[in-house]
Amino acid sequence: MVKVIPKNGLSWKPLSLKSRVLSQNLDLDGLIGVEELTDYCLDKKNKTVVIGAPKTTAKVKDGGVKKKRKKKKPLKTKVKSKTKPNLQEAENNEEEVEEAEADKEKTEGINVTVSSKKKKLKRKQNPSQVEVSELSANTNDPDDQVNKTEEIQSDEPSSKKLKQKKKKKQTYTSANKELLEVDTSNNEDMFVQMAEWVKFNIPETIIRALYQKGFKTPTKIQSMVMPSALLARKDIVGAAETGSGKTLAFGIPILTGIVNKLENPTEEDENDSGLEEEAEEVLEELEEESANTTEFVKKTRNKLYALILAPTRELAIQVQNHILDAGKYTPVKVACVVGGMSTEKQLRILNKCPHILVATPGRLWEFIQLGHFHLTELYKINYLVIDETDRMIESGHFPELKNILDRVTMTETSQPRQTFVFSATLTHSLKNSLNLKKGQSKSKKVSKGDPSIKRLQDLLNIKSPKIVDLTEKIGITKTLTESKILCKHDEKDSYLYYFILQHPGRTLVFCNSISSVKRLTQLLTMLKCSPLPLHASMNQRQRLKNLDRFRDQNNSILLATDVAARGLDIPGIEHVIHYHVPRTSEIYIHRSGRTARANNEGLTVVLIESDEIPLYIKMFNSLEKKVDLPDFPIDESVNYR
Ligand SMILES: Nc1ncnc2c1ncn2[C@@H]1O[C@H](COP(=O)(O)OP(=O)(O)OP(=O)(O)O)[C@@H](O)[C@H]1O
Repeated sequence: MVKVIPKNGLSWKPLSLKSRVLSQNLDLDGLIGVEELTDYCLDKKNKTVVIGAPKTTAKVKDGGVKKKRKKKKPLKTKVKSKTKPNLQEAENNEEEVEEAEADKEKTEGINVTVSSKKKKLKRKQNPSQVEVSELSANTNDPDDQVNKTEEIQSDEPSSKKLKQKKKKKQTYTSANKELLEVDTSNNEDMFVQMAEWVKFNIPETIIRALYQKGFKTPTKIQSMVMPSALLARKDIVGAAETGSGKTLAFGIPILTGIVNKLENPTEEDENDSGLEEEAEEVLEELEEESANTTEFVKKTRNKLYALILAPTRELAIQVQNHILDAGKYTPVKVACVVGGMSTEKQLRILNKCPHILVATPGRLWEFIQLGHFHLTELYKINYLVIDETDRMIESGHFPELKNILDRVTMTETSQPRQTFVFSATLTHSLKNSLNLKKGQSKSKKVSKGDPSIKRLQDLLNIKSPKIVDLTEKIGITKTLTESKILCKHDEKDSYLYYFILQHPGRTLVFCNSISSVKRLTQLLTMLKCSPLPLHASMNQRQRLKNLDRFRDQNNSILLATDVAARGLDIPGIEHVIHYHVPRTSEIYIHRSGRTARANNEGLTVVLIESDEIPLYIKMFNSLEKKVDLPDFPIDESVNYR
């Protein structure tokens, strides 16, 4: 019920009706006449009508009261960067060092022109509310893969969009309700089956998504991290073998924290983000008054709660998708910005103000330098994740990372920030400095003496993190079978061909250089093996396309440089072949870890020519192996040469 609050007295004016608008069946006893109220505006927040506000008129039409909309003036805004960030540098930083030979990728200019305020306004009217249906959308467009949260643009009038927005909001709520209703019968069953998660006070919306994925129990790293991260809110330095579920070990605490904050916002949270009702009001005001769009954006934005940094584009996209899956029944908005994709499209994603942003450092730094409004207060984020941290903090690799972290840590936040530092090989060096013995249960404070630890602490401004180190065999999972083939330089191709013929399945072949990937692609194509290349000099669309094809076919071969070595989670990779001996033990661990994930079996074979033996011995010693890798059995009766 709307209440009318007069300001300067009510301005009712008699209204002459040209046609019959009132039903004859109505009891009109006591009706004297019809008057028009001309001087008011809606105050939705307090469910009142404020009298005295200009620019709205009411008229009786078909028995209803309708507001007159002012015709919108077309608006033009051009947003140009003052400083042009070095895109080339940004792109290169996402790739592995050994890919320096990569052809320089052609990149788009970063002088982003936002065509008009009107366009921007439309985008704002169609906010990035994550819809259940959108999340399950499957697309082959790489840009769309990154932008799972982006909604389809349309030219519909803004008022219609506003209604749609309201409708969507209802859809989201009712979708949740429906889901709860549908599942109520087995709710109890779900909670019983998910008891291992429920004990951490994870919201039901997240529990439900995990339940649907079949993740009935947390993995070891997840159950070790949850109490410290969720209950004690400690910074986490986490290390566990490849494929052990580290993404959700930080993803779930972050989702949980944001869901709780959205449900019970502090005053500060409210100041940092515009409320939905306010957004609608401002939108109406804008339509009426063509007010400044930037103001609208400011008032409707969500707070950026979490920043997740990953070293490669493919990994960042994957992390985004994992978190989207786990958070699909929550209102948390997740987005990803990476190099090699359309800058304009990613700018639109950022404009929608996700709560969680996953990014590669190069592209993120580019947007920070552009002064994007969603990134101006990075020091206010509540969660920071550095995935594959050891890779990210290697000197000279990520100057942007340092710049970004400077922004994040530039001032003490009033809301404490929680930092997550994860890798399969992180504690390889940490372990030495902490003098942890193999398999020892780990829960130690970071040693302040070690220079690499000091560097990490300084960079991230973390004081006494909880270290969860589960790497018993230095990151190599027990379900992985390791082996080697000692051969001559010119025998490598034959052995590779032999393996592919004799052991069909999903095989990932790693090379140390792009030129080798290119040469082997040609060779195996000639031999009708249909290999799929993946390296830094390919354009990003093709990279993602090849990854999809590799994923979709049961019998497929991916020929890759180490750009695919870390983090990629492609189910069903049966074999990993090291065509070249990896340059470090860490790279060996990460490459091998693309198979034998989540307790599945997997096989890895290292092809070693005589020149590589010293490198192999170094790697072997560094892995603290006591027994040499077994020889991979070759059936000499097969003609593969
Ligand atoms: N609780 C769980 N139960 C079952 N499977 C899970 C669970 N948590 C994660 N997974 C699955 O395990 C796989 C590996 O997870 P993830 O990619 O997070 O591993 P990771 O430890 O980050 O590996 P890497 O070190 O190679 O990056 C994924 O397919 C993920 O969906």
